[in-house]
Amino acid sequence: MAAGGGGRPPGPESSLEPYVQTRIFKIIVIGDSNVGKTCLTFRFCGGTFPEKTEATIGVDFREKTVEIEGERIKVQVWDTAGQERFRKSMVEHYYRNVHAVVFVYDVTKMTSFTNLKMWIEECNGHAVPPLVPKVLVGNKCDLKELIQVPSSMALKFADAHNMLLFETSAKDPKESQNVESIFMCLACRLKAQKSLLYRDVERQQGRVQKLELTQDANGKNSCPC
Ligand SMILES: Nc1nc2c(ncn2[C@@H]2O[C@H](COP(=O)(O)OP(=O)(O)OP(=O)(O)O)[C@@H](O)[C@H]2O)c(=O)[nH]1
Ligand SMILES: [Mg+2]
Repeated sequence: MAAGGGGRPPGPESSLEPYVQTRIFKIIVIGDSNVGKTCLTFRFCGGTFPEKTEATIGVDFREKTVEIEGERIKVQVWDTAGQERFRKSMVEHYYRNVHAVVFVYDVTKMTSFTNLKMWIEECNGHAVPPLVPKVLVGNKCDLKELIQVPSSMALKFADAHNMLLFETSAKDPKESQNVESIFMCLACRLKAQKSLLYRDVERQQGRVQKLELTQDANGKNSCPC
């Protein structure tokens, strides 16, 4: 809610009301084409499974405002392209100032799991600091009969790379809480990193946000980890 009225620009000096800055966490979602990156980000930000998706070209941005321990935080999700030809001009942008990384594989496709090594190398090659939290997501767990990547193998890989493992399904509505947990877990970890700079888009645009005490539907999340 923008503060306004009164003939002068609103600001802390013109009101006794408390003001907050909104932190934005940039989280990129990386992995082979067709593993379900678009569906996972859609599930988290929109709450549904998209009927039909097409290969992502470049990047699609999705955003969700969450509340963690009383602070409203914008989770800005970068849904990246898995196909080389649709991503090569964008790779630098993906990794610039990234706050957290989600590596996704398809539990029904072993190559998408073995290719994770390549995705991690790409990430490391872009000087992403070791402190940037990373998680591993095995998607399409609803396809139980077709699973190729055993949980034990994925867990070993996750441990070796110091990542948490989430096995889930963007499609199965019963798993939606688990999908939520992936991003909320990262947001909680980032919130705990006090060194992150506050970014305040509204302030840059000449507007100032007032502290809102009302909770929105997205804001009822508590820290899952
Ligand atoms: N059964 C099942 N299918 C899924 C799931 N998630 C995604 N899919 C399907 O997998 C296909 C690819 O999904 P996308 O989300 O477009 O894949 P992507 O990783 O974004 O692919 P790129 O944009 O090319 O990198 C689509 O047909 C989805 O319907 C899931 O959890 N379960
Ligand atoms: Mg996509």
